[in-house]
Amino acid sequence: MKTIKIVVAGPRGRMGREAVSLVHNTEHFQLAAVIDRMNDGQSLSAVDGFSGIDVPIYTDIERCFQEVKPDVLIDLTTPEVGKKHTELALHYGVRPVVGTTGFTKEDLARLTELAEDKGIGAIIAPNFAVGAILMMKFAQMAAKYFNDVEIIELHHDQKLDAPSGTAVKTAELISMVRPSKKQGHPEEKETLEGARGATYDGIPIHSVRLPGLIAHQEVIFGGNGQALTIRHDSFHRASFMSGVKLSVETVMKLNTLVYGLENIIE
Ligand SMILES: NC(=O)C1=CN([C@@H]2O[C@H](COP(=O)(O)OP(=O)(O)OC[C@H]3O[C@@H](n4cnc5c(N)ncnc54)[C@H](OP(=O)(O)O)[C@@H]3O)[C@@H](O)[C@H]2O)C=CC1
Ligand SMILES: O=C(O)C1=N[C@H](C(=O)O)C[C@H](O)C1
Repeated sequence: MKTIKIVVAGPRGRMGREAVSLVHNTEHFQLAAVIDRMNDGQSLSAVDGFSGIDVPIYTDIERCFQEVKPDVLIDLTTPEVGKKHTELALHYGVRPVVGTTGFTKEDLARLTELAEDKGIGAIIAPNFAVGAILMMKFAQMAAKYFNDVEIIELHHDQKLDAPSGTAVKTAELISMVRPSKKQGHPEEKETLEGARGATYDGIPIHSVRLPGLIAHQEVIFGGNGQALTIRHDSFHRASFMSGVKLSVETVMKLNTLVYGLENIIE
C-alpha cells in the first residue's frame, strides 16, 4: 500500500493526541508534521507526551503545506480554526479529513463547492465512531415508523460547540425521511427559556455538559403506548480512531467532499 503523508492539526488536544498516535503507529501512514498554535519550528518530540515523535511543528499552515506537501490534513481543532484550515487545505490541493465540529450548512456548501472546483476529496465527519454512525442510521430507519423524536446529547464540559455535530447530523438524517413536524402540545409555553431545547426542523435537541462524560447520545422516539431509545456511548477517544484511519484511506480515492461517515460505511 502506498504511504500516505499526513499532517495533524491540533496535536496537543484530546483528539489530536489520539490521532498523532494512530498516524505514528500505522505502517502505511507517515506523520510528516503537525500544526499547532505554539512551539513553531520545534520538534514534536520536545512536547510533553510525544517523546520519540520527531516531526516539525508549524504555526503557519500555509508554510507547512508549501514545505511539507502532505497528501492529507487531519483537523481536530476548533470550529473557526477548522473551517480556515479546511479551506486552505483544499486551496493547496491537500485532502482534508475533518473531525472538528461546529460547521454550518453554509460552511459545508462553500467547502463542497471548493472541493468540486479543485477536483479533490475531502471528508468532514461529525463522528468517527462506528457505533455512533450505526446509531444515526438506526435512528433514520426508526423515523420512518415514529414521527415524534427528541435527541439528548451528553458531552464533557470542555466542549465548545452546542449542539454537537453528531446531534445535528442525526436530526438532518431523520428529517430526510419524516415530514416536518412541530412536536408537543400546539399551545405549549416555556416558563423557563430553553426548557424545550434547540430545534432542528421541529426535532428538539438537548445538550448536557458535565465533567466525567466523553461523548454520548440518546435518540428517543415516542409512539402510541411505546417508546424506542437508541443510545451510543464513547467511553474513550480511541473509539474514534478506526473511523479516522478509514477516512484517511478513503479520502485519497475521492474527488468530492463527503459529509458524514454513513456515506462511506456500508
Ligand atoms: N468527529 C469526531 O468523531 C470527533 C470530533 N471532535 C471534535 O474535534 C475537535 C477537537 O476536540 P478536542 O480534541 O476534544 O478539543 P481540544 O480542545 O482538546 O483540542 C483542540 C486543540 O486545537 C488546538 N488549536 C487551537 N487553535 C489552533 C490553531 N490555530 N492551530 C492548531 N491547533 C489549534 C488547541 O490548542 P490550545 O489548547 O492551545 O487552544 C487544542 O490543542 C472539536 O471540534 C470536537 O467537537 C471530538 C471528538 C470526536
Ligand atoms: O467534542 C467532542 O468531544 C465530540 N464532538 C463531536 C460532536 O460534536 O458530535 C463528536 C463526538 O460526539 C465527540
